Amino acid sequence: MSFDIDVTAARGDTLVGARFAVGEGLTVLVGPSGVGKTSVLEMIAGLLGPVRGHVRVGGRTLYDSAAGIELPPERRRVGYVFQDMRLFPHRRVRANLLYGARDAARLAEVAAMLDVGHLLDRWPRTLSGGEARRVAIGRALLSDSAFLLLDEPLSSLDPVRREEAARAIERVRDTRAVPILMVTHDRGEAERLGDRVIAIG
Ligand SMILES: Nc1ncnc2c1ncn2[C@@H]1O[C@H](COP(=O)(O)OP(=O)(O)OP(=O)(O)O)[C@@H](O)[C@H]1O
Repeated sequence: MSFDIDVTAARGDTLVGARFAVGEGLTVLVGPSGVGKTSVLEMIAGLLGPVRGHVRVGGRTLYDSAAGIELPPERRRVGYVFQDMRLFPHRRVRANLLYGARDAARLAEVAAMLDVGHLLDRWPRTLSGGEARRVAIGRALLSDSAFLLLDEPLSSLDPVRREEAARAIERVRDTRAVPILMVTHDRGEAERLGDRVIAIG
């Protein structure tokens, strides 16, 4: 099982959460705006504390309320690509990619897979949205992540950039290196990229 998830958290007056157990590859989480998709990613990453449930990824228990287990985010080996990307503005692309990297020797391989090799000496402010997304995904891959969480990685990109980013995600998916959980609003994207689609809400 790659993701075995059962989480609930209070957000304001309502409870948000999800329960699913899935196999390898790329799992897409879909649902209406505000239903709690980002909150589910935050609970899996350890950034939002659930009120109960469990989070197991690749057989590792990251959170289990009944067993009293709650690993801090930095021990979860999570590669999280946030909706707003969050590259370091004062570091060039190469240094962004290598930030937290366990295996710098894989830089060339990952850069080629995501088609960012020609951008290594650029500053983040000079990148297009699609290029910055690809760098953010590369950083998550190089940081020795055991799994990837992608929050709307194709949103607000023009069609050409969107296609480039989608292809990059497909290549990561097809290596089967790490399980991926991705949030999207777009049904077409979900069907194209997902090995399966989980609807919440
Ligand atoms: N920090 C917060 N404090 C209180 N309520 C919050 C907070 N963050 C989100 N919420 C609320 O929790 C609910 C779930 O939000 P969340 O961002 O997880 O949904 P989502 O499904 O990812 O939405 P979208 O698709 O619009 O990004 C929403 O009703 C939102 O208003």
